[in-house]
Amino acid sequence: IEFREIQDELDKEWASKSHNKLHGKPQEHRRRYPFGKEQNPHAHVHSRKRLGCFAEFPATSVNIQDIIGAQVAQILDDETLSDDAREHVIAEIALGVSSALLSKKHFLQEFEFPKELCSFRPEPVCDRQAKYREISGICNNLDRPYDGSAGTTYSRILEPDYDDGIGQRRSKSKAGGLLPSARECSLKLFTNTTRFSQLFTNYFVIFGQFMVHDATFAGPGNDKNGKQISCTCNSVDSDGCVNIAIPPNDPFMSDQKCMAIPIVAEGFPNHACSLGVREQKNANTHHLDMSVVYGSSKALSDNLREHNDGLLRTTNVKPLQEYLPTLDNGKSCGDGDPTVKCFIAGDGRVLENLVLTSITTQWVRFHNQLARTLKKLHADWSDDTLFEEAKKINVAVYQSQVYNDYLRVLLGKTLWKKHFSNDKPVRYDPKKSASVWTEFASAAMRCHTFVRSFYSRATRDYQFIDQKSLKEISGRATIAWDLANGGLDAIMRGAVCDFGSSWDLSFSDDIRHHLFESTGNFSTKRFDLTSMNINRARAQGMRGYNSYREWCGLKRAETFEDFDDSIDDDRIQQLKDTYAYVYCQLKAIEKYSHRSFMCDTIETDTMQADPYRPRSIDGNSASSCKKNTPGFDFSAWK
Ligand code: HEM
Repeated sequence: IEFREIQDELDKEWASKSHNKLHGKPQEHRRRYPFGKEQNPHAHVHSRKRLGCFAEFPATSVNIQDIIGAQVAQILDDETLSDDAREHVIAEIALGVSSALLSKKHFLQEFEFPKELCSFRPEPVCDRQAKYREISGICNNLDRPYDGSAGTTYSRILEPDYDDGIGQRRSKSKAGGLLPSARECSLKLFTNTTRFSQLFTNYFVIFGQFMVHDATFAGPGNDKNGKQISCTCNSVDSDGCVNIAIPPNDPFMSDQKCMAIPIVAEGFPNHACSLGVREQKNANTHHLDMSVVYGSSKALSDNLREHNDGLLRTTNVKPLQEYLPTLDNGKSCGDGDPTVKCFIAGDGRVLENLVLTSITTQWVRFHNQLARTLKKLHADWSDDTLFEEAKKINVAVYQSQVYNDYLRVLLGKTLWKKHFSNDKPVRYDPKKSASVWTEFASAAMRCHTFVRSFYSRATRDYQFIDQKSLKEISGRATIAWDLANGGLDAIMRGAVCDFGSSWDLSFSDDIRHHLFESTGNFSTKRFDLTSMNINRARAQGMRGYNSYREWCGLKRAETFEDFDDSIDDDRIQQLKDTYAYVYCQLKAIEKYSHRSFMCDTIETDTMQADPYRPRSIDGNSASSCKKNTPGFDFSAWK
């Protein structure tokens, strides 16, 4: 049977089940967003005090260096602390001091930690003649050596909005009420009515994930002992956890109280150890330099290399079919079967799904093909030269594929042409920061709506073999080692035939209700990726949707109806329902009339319509407080 026929059948079946009501308006009807606009000058940081060790610290005329110096010096002297732990503790102190000095915001921005206190991160000396890039990304930009390097913080489009103005997860709506739990939002706003897109393959989808993993890894934070924070449902935000509460009537998760989630590692905004609000740290280099294949640290990169002929380490399955190297510590990635070893690569998420593993494997294979050919051309080149030259070509081919092929499909031809066409080639601009925007990593680029539930395998001549569920290919390598059925190559052949799931409000149940279920790797049983995305944005101080409307040139919405310039009516209703109580609270406050207030708060039988104006004015006569005087509507507070 032709593979495509099966695919068509499956797609028709899904299409008949789905109804497209929730699909957004076509792109042409949406307003165009200005590209690269300046930061919103009206964005501001709220100034509420954070209670911490420096809360009582007077905000004026203090020699801050003296005060923090003693504490930090002690931390620097403590040889038992790892660099990460030290950075964490100093960041905490910086946050504490920031909170105390919040009213002196200009001071915070100008203040720099004394150099000796930042000695854990020495100023690098860049070799201006260096021919190859550092694996950590340091010195890519010779004028700003740390720019875009691994372990530096994300940048932001808009200033953050934390509950305490410093670093606490945003939990309140602008009307003042508590935001609904991210899981409630997910349950109310999203569906599982999968529609496939005829415009892109599943390979396109997972290549996106590969590219994203190259550019950003917001890894978990460490505690003060330098150990990765681990959270349970008893953990609170001050433990470094940003758990998501699960409503008791949850249709899929009622047997667990929460999703336990550690915060993202925090760091200094500009590596000069300046004070400021909480910023998150990218563990990978921000550049498109294949961190996923080569790693973001010298130690990992060295571990991934053969150290012979410029090659990367591989596991040879059969001639010309190289797999990633495996962990030789006896750990199984096949439900306890010791023969199913775990793969290692430049990024720890490589086994997130086997299509991702396959794509990573492809680029390792290509590196080795390049190195072998270069060796034939230049028999005298050393291992290092062969490695660096092969890496350079590999990364360049990959970058070309991202800009010329991937972005063309992601953005659509029109938008792509506008920004990336040949008459306006994109050129490196050393003045622009290479660091990834937090808005990109924690919101915009989280293309999880594209993710399918089932993944096909195909033979060499593209005959359909079977489909595996996301669960079967996620966090497990078993299918990769099913060599009789083509191993990883069968999965890649399936991925170029499978359609991706379309961009809409539908998410696969496997990621919305069953993520990581049965892996047993986490303290809570299962996760919902869509609510994790909402929660991350809140935890990382991303401002609400309205602020980004303004940044995009749209009017700030005052009512839900104002969203109708960019959101369909049925969606607006859903948003209203989800955030209903906040909305209803606001409405109740607005509805409570001044006249009712007067009747409720003084002993009187009558009151004029507008108490600010005399009763003698036409139309403002007094009437009985017992008639037409609705009391305050408490229903939204129940
Ligand atoms: C099987 C498919 C996928 C799974 C199971 C998956 C799962 C995850 C998980 C668990 C996270 C971490 C969430 C958090 O802690 O906040 C994450 C983050 C993310 N995902 Fe996915 N993902 C998938 C596919 C994709 C695709 C196709 C894209 C984009 C094309 C994407 C983009 C992102 C981005 C940008 C992040 C944030 C990364 C960071 O900054 O660390 N993901 N994903």
